[in-house]
Amino acid sequence: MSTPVLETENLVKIYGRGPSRFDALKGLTFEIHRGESVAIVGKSGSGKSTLMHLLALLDAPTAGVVALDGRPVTQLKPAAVSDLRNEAFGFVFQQFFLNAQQTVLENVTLPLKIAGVPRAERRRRGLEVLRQLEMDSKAGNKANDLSGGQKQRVCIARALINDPSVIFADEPTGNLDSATSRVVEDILFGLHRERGITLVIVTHDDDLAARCQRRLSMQDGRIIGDDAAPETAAASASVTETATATATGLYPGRHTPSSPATGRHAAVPPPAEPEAPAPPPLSRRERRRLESEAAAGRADRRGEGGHA
Ligand SMILES: Nc1ncnc2c1ncn2[C@@H]1O[C@H](COP(=O)(O)OP(=O)(O)OP(=O)(O)O)[C@@H](O)[C@H]1O
Repeated sequence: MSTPVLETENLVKIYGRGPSRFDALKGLTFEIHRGESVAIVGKSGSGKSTLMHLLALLDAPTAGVVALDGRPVTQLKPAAVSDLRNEAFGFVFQQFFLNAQQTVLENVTLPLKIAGVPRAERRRRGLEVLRQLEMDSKAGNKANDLSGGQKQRVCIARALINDPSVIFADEPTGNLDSATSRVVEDILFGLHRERGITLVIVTHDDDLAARCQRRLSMQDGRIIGDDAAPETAAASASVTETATATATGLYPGRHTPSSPATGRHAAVPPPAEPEAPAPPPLSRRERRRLESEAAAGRADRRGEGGHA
């Protein structure tokens, strides 16, 4: 089994303070290995999107650590976090977040434009990735002219343009009919299989979750189940054996007891109040804006808050 691409240690997210305090994540310790496909499932409000936002470095935890490739990132400056995110991650969201007035090629290559890649190179790479998704014939069309399935293929192309090691997908088929959903899923799992891209998928769709090698089930801000698909159970057992050693090695003296059920994660009581001032919570509207900017490769929680 490969090394973890993402690790968390006692991850806590608290929204609000005093009487309006809400403990959205209650001390999560687990890792995601390079090349895994992981579904995050659970009822509405269980904390799935909050967890994805913290893993994807879109928001900062109230307490605890997120590490990317063994490197804790929670203390980095916002600009460094933003660069890491844009280099390592691609995003696919239910709402697409395409610029309706721009062409497909312009949408797909926006992350490269932001990164300062010259126009000819952007065009070459954009057409190449669109070809892989059989969307190159639509390169000059406005994004608005496309069907839902085509839009999501363009979003996947945009997510791939920086050759990410992880794709985060939040309800990627939520706006699609079932036949189109299967096509989009096939593309995502094909990328996972053939290129070893790690998939982290937040979903309410049991069929989609069942295609992932591993399912993290959430309830009330905790992981209550961490299940491998039957054919990957043997591989998963070896992950369990290495989990404690990995976490202990990364954060000496800070490791919390593992869950007896899986050995991978522990639910510990969150702090009475955060020791350092917590970043201001993102409103739903801010969250959407951030997701849209992340999808376009330019998310940065500007100003105060975020990753300090
Ligand atoms: N900015 C915020 N301020 C206060 N509470 C918040 C904020 N964002 C999320 N929450 C709360 O945190 C909890 C977890 O929200 P989250 O969006 O992570 O859940 P979810 O499992 O993804 O739900 P859904 O499936 O409906 O998208 C919910 O009770 C939600 O109301």
